[in-house]
This record gives sequence, structure tokens and C-alpha cells, in this order.
Amino acid sequence: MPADLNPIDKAKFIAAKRAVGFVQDGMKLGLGTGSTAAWMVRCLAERIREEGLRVVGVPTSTRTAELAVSLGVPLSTLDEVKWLDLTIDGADEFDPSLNLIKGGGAALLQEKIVATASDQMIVITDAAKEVVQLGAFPLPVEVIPFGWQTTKALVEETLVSMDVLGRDVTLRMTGDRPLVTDESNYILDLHLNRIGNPRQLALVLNQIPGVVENGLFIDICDIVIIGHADGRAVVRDINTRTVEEDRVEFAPSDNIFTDLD
Ligand SMILES: O=C[C@H](O)[C@H](O)[C@H](O)COP(=O)(O)O
Repeated sequence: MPADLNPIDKAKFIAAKRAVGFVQDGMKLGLGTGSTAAWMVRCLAERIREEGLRVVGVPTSTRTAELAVSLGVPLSTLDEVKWLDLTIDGADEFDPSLNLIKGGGAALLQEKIVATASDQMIVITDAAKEVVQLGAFPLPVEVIPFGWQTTKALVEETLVSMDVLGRDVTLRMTGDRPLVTDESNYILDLHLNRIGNPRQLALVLNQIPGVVENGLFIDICDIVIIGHADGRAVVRDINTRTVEEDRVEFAPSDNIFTDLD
């Protein structure tokens, strides 16, 4: 591992490396999006190069697709493979039940479809994303551009009626324009004072016309792997209710970091 990698990236890398250890020959994989998932794609590419591992990946964003292609990871579409063995993705927050907030990178819609169509979902993360209660991270909600201001008002009204609205609801921007997702939608970020019941909030939000999907992943994640900069990987499995810690020994090939140059 390069000495100059900062501690957060080292932790993400350790989690990603440990997660890729779960991948078996012949698997169909969901490939998540974000900086942590990018480490997973690099580690996966390394196993493909070095061990001849045969897998096919379904990417959850254009960004992930481009990275995977550049590193030689074979790709397919969800419509072609229909069902996946395993999805590995990052998250913005996770709670003790392994419920998640996702969408900080605006990829929540494809991520939720892909993770739901998988036998197993592993989330890779650093320790900073663990929370007792979800909601400090603004909750991303993907909405259709048509009438988005009306949708936003309805979302705010709903949050007030549930007594969970904190500061405000904001349209995610990139420069001076609304950010447009891979599915040509907008993202609203919900700044909440608390979430209370995440399952209920997820269901209620998706009932509002114009809302496509929200970033609450409830009962979707099976395993969270928390990476630490010193090489420890903590594997928390919600189904077996086990927590295991091991050390990731890693001797990276020279070219795992080429896309970072
Ligand atoms: O839309 C983006 C995703 O949900 C990401 O997986 C999430 O934001 C975590 O990203 P990162 O690993 O960069 O913190």
C-alpha cells in the first residue's frame, strides 16, 4: 500500500480488499458507486488479473462502469443477468441493524435496484460512518425534474407532519445547475432533525408523486465491513449476528493504483 495514502483511504481500501475476498469464481456481482466502491473495483480487477477470477459485474453508475472498463472488469446489465450473487457498495451511514443512508454520490436509484436484486449485499466503510440512529447525513431523495418544486413542497409537508424536518430540503446542485443523475433525475437532500422510524419514512416518501426513490436502505444490507487504517477489518453479519475481526495482508501489484495517477 503506498505510504502516502491518507488514513481514511487506507481504511476504505482495507474494507474493500476484505470484501473482495468474499467473491467466488463465476459470481455475478453488483458494483457499487463512490470512493470506497472504487477501491473494491480496483481490488476486484487485481484478482481478475492475478488469479484469472471469472466474474461479471453490473455497475450502479456511469462512473463505476468507466472505472471497471478501464481496469478490465467484465460488465453486463441487470436485464441480461437478471439476478446477482453479491453486491458490494459503500454507504454514507449505517446503524446497528445495518440499515443505511446512501446516495451521497447521487447513485442511490441504481444502487437500490441492484442491491435488491442480489442474494447478498456487503457494505464497505470506515468507522466514521457508524451511527446509533440514521439521519445526521442529509437523506438523498431522487425526484423527477417535472414539477420538482411541487414535489419538494410535498416532501417538506410530509416531513413536518411526521415531525422529522430539521433545517430544510435542498436541491442538489453542481455549480449553478441542478445535479442530474444517471437516470436524468434531480436529487433533494433532506436535512432532518431525526429519522425516528426509518422504515416508515422510506415508505411514506416513496408515496409522494414525483419521488422516484429515497436513500434509506432498510433490511437490504447483510454484512458491513469496517476497515481500519492499521489493516484491521471488522466483519459484522446481521444474519448470523456475528462480529469477526481479522487483518488484511495486502501486497498490491504495482498497477492497482494506475487510475489514480
Ligand atoms: O450515491 C452514492 C453512494 O450511495 C455511495 O456509495 C455513498 O455515497 C458512499 O460514498 P463514499 O464511499 O465515497 O463515501
